[in-house]
Amino acid sequence: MSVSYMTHPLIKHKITLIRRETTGTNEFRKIIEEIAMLMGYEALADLPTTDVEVKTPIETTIQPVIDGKKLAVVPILRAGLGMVNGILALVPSAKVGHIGLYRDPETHQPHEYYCKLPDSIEERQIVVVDPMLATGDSAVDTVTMIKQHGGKKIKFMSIIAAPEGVSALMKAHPDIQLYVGCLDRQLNENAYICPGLGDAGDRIFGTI
Ligand SMILES: O=P(O)(O)OC[C@H]1O[C@H](OP(=O)(O)OP(=O)(O)O)[C@H](O)[C@@H]1O
Ligand SMILES: O=c1cc[nH]c(=O)[nH]1
Ligand SMILES: [Mg+2]
Repeated sequence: MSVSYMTHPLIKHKITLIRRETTGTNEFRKIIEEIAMLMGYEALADLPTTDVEVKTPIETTIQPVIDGKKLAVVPILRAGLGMVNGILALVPSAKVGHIGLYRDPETHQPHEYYCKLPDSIEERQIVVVDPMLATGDSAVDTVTMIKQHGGKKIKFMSIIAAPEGVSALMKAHPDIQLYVGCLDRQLNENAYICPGLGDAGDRIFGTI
């Protein structure tokens, strides 16, 4: 598996803004979307293209367009939903699948409650989005579910990751490409990322 860590100063700056405990829901949601778009730009740099004929007002020319079936963006509910529009701003024709998982507050284990993926998933470039990669259990289970449905070309985008989560995902799914906004120090005893930003889902949706 390849792991890419974001180096762009705009991404770094925006991640710092969402870490602040004083950043409110409205701003938090908006910045998550902006970061997703900037990370999406980096993560989709290797999309295949094919040449087509285009008639300009001047002459006919052969130029590239994105090749293959439409991209599938797959957010892990809930927090991943906050990143979807950032990717759709880049690729408006993308299909959107959903995987519903939540971490049990006691055991920290993920529990699946929903899975709906676009058709012909085996042919699509899939981009899984979830702002937080903590223990990695949710990410590992999500990628396993997508593979069970036939998904093959999988990229995973996470805004903040713990080293434990990166290792777990690399070990379980060495064939995927992982994109991380910032690699944080460690997990605490409640499996929250330190320094992190708290609970991403609650901060996006204004719940506690
Ligand atoms: O790497 P892990 O240890 O599995 O933790 C990461 C998961 O935890 C969060 O979701 P959460 O369970 O809080 O659900 P929510 O998005 O509905 O708030 C986050 O959005 C990830 O999906
Ligand atoms: O730090 C963390 C860990 C898991 N989920 C979150 O939203 N934040
Ligand atoms: Mg949450």
